Amino acid sequence: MHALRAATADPVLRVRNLEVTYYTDSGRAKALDNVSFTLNSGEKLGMVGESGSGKSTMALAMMRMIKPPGRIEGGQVIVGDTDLMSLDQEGMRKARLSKIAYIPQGAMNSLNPVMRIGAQMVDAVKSHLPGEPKAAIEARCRRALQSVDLDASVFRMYAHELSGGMKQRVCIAIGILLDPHVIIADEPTSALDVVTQRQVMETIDNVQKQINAAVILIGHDMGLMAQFVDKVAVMYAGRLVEMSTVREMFTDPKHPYARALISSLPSLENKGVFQGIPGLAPSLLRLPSGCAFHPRCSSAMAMCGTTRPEPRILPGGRSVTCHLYDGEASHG
Ligand SMILES: Nc1ncnc2c1ncn2[C@@H]1O[C@H](COP(=O)(O)OP(=O)(O)OP(=O)(O)O)[C@@H](O)[C@H]1O
Repeated sequence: MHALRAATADPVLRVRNLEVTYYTDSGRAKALDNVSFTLNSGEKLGMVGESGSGKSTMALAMMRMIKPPGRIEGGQVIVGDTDLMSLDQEGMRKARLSKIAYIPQGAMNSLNPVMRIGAQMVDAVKSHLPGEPKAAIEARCRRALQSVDLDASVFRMYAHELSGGMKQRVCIAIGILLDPHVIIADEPTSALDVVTQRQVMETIDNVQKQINAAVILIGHDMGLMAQFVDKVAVMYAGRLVEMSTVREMFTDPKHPYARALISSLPSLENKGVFQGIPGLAPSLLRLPSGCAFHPRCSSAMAMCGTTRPEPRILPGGRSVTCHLYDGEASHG
């Protein structure tokens, strides 16, 4: 484990036209609408957007863990050269943790309280490597603990003996047990104090470098993300409205929603002024016509109320889903 993979510029993850719908009693909610993006090995992507914009749905869909009333309606999630959507149940079970690992929201509170940390880690590996001797599995687990800067003694501890930050690091250690190519961490720092948040982000950064995985960090904290990720993806009402490098996103956001998000970040210059985004996030059951953001958009044009914009790749490679850029881009 942790043999350094060669850094490549080849995409290790290609998400193509991913679609998820929740069939609720009140109607159909398209929680993921034609989402596509790619990530290279070693790249870190921050995924942001208001609550309900589809970030967790995206993670669950990539893991094929969407439960009824939700349904994956289409699309591909290609890791290396395997489309996860084409695997049978057993193939997908094996792919989880070995090709793609998921650290869910609140994972640290889901550790089994009556099982030692080591036993939980061993269990996670066992089903993937049935022929592996116990000693080798245990050694693998101890190495994983070491890579997240936890003492070897944690192997024999129970969850209640650990701090929040330590528990979150255990979850990261479990996520990297089989050297996945892609790691998705859903709000890995929520409910932690700012110092611990930083440490957890640094831990993710370190393990990501060790195994050269592509990492997707889901979160709300743009400021914290900016310090750790390479690219930022902004979700709005189930669509990916912009994806650019972190520098482009912070210095020159293109989508009006991304611009509003960036300008609502507090700064010393506008101290005391809270700049929000007017209006409310729409219900997925009653999305506005055309571009779902148009009722809140200060740059909206007549066509925005009638015609849905499609994702476009701008010169330089960033992707934007907005009619403002219709003239200067190719379809994504
Ligand atoms: N089990 C469900 N049944 C019905 N609708 C659901 C279900 N889960 C999610 N949804 C719908 O999907 C949308 C996206 O939810 P999701 O949890 O992916 O958002 P999110 O961006 O991760 O939010 P948060 O930041 O609050 O975690 C929600 O607005 C909701 O309408």
